[in-house]
Amino acid sequence: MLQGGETTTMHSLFNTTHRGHDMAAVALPNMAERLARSRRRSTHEYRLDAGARSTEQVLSRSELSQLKDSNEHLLRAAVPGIDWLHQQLGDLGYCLLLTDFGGATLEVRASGQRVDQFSSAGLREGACWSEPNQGTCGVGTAIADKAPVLVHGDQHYLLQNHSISCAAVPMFGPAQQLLGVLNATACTHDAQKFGQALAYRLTLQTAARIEQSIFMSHYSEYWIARVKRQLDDWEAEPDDLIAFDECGRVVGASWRLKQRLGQQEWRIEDILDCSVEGLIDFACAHPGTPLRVAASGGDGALFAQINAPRRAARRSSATPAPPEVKRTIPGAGDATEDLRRLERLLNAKVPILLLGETGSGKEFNAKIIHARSRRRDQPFIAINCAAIPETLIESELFGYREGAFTGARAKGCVGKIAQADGGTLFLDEIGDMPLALQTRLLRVLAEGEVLALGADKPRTVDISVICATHRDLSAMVRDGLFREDLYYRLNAATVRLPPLRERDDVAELIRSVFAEECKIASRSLSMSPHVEDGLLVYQWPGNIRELRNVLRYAIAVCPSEEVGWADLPENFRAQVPETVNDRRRAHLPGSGGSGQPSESDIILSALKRTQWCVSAASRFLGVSRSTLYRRLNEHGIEVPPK
Ligand SMILES: Nc1ncnc2c1ncn2[C@@H]1O[C@H](COP(=O)(O)OP(=O)(O)OP(=O)(O)O)[C@@H](O)[C@H]1O
Repeated sequence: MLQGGETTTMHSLFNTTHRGHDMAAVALPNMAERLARSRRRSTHEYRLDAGARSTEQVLSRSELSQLKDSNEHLLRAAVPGIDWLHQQLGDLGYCLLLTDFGGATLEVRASGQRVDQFSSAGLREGACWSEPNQGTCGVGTAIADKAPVLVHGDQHYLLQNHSISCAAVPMFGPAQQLLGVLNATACTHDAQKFGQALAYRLTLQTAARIEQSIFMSHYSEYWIARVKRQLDDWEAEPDDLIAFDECGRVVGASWRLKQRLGQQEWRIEDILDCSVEGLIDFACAHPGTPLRVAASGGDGALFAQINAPRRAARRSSATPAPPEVKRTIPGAGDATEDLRRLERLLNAKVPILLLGETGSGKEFNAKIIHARSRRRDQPFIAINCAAIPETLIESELFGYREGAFTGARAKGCVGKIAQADGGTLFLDEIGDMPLALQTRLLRVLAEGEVLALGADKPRTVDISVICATHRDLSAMVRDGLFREDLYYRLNAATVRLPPLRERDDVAELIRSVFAEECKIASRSLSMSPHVEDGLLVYQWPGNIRELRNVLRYAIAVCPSEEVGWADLPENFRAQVPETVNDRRRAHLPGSGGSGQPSESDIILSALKRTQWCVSAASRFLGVSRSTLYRRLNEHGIEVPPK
């Protein structure tokens, strides 16, 4: 968040002159000074003899293969880049090197006839180009300085390297950690000034794209804003990247921007002058189109391309899980806003996970989200994994061909997944899905294809998925009962539905469910205040389902125009003593009642029943919050902090 007195303006956050290096400039600032420092390190720290041949350090095949495994993410992102760079520079006599953060060479690209020449100069897989090993050199000095470097001919420390010329660019990960170095090397007689300038610029651009690709895949489950100043060089300039969640919390930024943002917490609206809803709405309506935005607090125009979270992101165990996005639908007012967000997420095919106790409205909300989404005219198919015997879930979900198993229907059966094609699949009680089926479901979500039992060809399906459970899925993952990869795929947007007793709109809900049930029963009834109070104070272990049942019962048995205490189900009345309500009327406010029990007893009882929520207790007691606070003071009752 932007603090008062903060000197960094939003404008300067995206000012290209603040970049770590200028993409257009070839002359590197302080290069001579940096090379001199590197020479001193080579002599005094590493005690290298410039004239002696370095004892060549090359990794064995198995060491190299291990190193490649541990640099899997870097290699996956960098190989297309190094191939592209080789196409541009290979004919100019350049050899390309990708090293890890310690200078060990992971990949080499060199054109046919020069391979031997480069190899005998030490430019080959497994060779180590660290400064302690080679003295001043492209890769080693770029690692030591954590900055791009140009080292030409005799600027190299070792005599044996005087025949080469290097442009080396270090690359950094989302946590600003050094990942490795991209390096272009030519033999000096090839490396004309023109060639060297071009090689440097292209290496810089390719390294920036590799960093970008690593960032995008690291934060693939978040919204990502790719921000730049000018549209026309969209391809050439590295974008500033900002990853944010659907609540607008910034969870990551590309390393150059991160250096400018510092360690404080940011929201996307603090950086770009646009609400998170505005950005997400635009991205859903115009995928891939850059949006013109201003920098918050600055006057510069920017372009932001917003990438939606990837629905098919597979999480490898090496990538740390991003923190879960957890939202609560607290009450009717906020719920509208939350549902709008969820509807947008469903449109973007981001799976939604609804958590909540039984009867708290998981299916009810899933239907609302679907009904508000672009898929509203397509099917909403629900399946309750806890309600179907384990042996039948598979055929229910995936369907089967005729004769797939004994007892199968003659014509086969279209499964729920295929029925939901084009619409929404609601998987209730996902925590009860057997492990083997979790694997099959994961494949459907990853590949968008479903294979019916006994079928030989899969069918392509386009489904949005909403799951629900009352179980603690992360604990189930820990205990090996739920697949970790499925869990991460399903929990991109997790929403917790609070139990009725914790909601701050209980009174409104009672009224609206009462009105609905009256309509269903074709009766026009009112509710006595006595009943309303009782409903308000009850703890509702069965949540809204229980509330609906209690009201349905009362409406059905009510002999008059007003639902009274006697109309409520007996077991409900047994748990909410009528006297609580009578006492309330006798004592507060300022009623001059019988004096037993005391006013403080009544207040304490109301607070306990409302779990020490002053607003709810004041509603229960029928007094304003300020009156209740005054009385609390008078009686010396302290409300414990939440
Ligand atoms: N916001 C709401 N307004 C009115 N009625 C609601 C609301 N939320 C839930 N209900 C009602 O409560 C009952 C239970 O809701 P629902 O079936 O969605 O709960 P659930 O959390 O899916 O329960 P379970 O986990 O047992 O399947 C339904 O009758 C539903 O109509």
